[in-house]
Amino acid sequence: MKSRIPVILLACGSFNPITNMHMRLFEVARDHLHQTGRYQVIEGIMSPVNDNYGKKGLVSARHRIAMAKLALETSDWIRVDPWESKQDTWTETVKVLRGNSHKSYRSGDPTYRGLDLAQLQLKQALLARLGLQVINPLQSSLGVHKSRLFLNQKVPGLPELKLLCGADFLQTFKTPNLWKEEDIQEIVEKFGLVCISRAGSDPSQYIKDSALLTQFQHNIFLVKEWIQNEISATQIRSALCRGLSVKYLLPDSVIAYIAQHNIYTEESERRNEGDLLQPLKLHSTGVTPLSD
Ligand SMILES: Nc1ncnc2c1ncn2[C@@H]1O[C@H](COP(=O)(O)OP(=O)(O)OP(=O)(O)O)[C@@H](O)[C@H]1O
Ligand SMILES: NC(=O)c1ccc[n+]([C@@H]2O[C@H](COP(=O)(O)O)[C@@H](O)[C@H]2O)c1
Ligand SMILES: [Zn+2]
Repeated sequence: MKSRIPVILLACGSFNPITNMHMRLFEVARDHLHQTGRYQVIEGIMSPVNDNYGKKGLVSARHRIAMAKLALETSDWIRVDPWESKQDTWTETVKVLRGNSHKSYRSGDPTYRGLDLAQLQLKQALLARLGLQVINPLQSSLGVHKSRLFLNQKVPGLPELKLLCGADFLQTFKTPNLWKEEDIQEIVEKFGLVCISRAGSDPSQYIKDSALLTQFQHNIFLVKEWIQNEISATQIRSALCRGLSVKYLLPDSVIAYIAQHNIYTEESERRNEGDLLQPLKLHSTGVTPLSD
């Protein structure tokens, strides 16, 4: 039997707050990749955006991370990575991907959870063949010293890192000055994209409309979620501000955290009001902010 390619899924976003649907994205994507018969998803990573992103109503990453950690306590394969939120400023998504691909080879990283010793030894042999110095080879994960091996360099047997998103995220690729063309190319060419359907977005049409996305569509997985779920974090925040129930849309632990710290208020909703998103500030002059 042909062995499957290990995959790590990375989702970037505000997660303001994390919703049940954010976690569903990972489950739906994993099922889809497994059903292809070619992939084995070994880990999911959620990377909440930096506070300097500039999005209206964005509360502190400290709270967004705490809520995501509480929500993911029930998952045995998805974790939160605070790296992006801890940088001094907002970071381009492609750099978050590069950062995670590099980190995955540091000693102690749980990237290889779920792989048995024989598979680990195979990885070790592959890394050695690439001239990389392997430390503590018999530990449960591989440690690589002074190496610069990135998961965007597809090496047979090594995990591939893919960006996971909803269809509205893919649609933002065509917003003028929001994304650099070379970043989009690197994401779809070197990493790959798993995109889950969302009402109001037609991702196959965006792909057809874009020469770049069409060129790399073999690396873009469009996944249809048949059990449609239109939870949106913005709607959750407005419900909370109006004192309405959000039970069964978010885990109870997250609802309790929001109440305890009084996170979403009319005042928090006014944060960054009228500001340009940081990527628009960096890449443009005089462009109106996204309404999302
Ligand atoms: N209901 C949904 N269906 C499909 N994808 C979703 C859904 N909700 C969120 N996503 C995806 O999750 C990622 C993170 O999204 P984000 O944090 O912006 O949540 P959101 O619910 O869209 O929040 P907001 O309403 O504040 O924009 C994005 O890739 C987004 O497309
Ligand atoms: N040029 C870029 O790399 C770029 C541009 C816009 C948004 N993003 C990212 O996409 C995500 C969008 O999140 P929201 O859907 O919550 O706005 C964030 O993680 C943000 O950092 C990246
Ligand atoms: Zn959104």
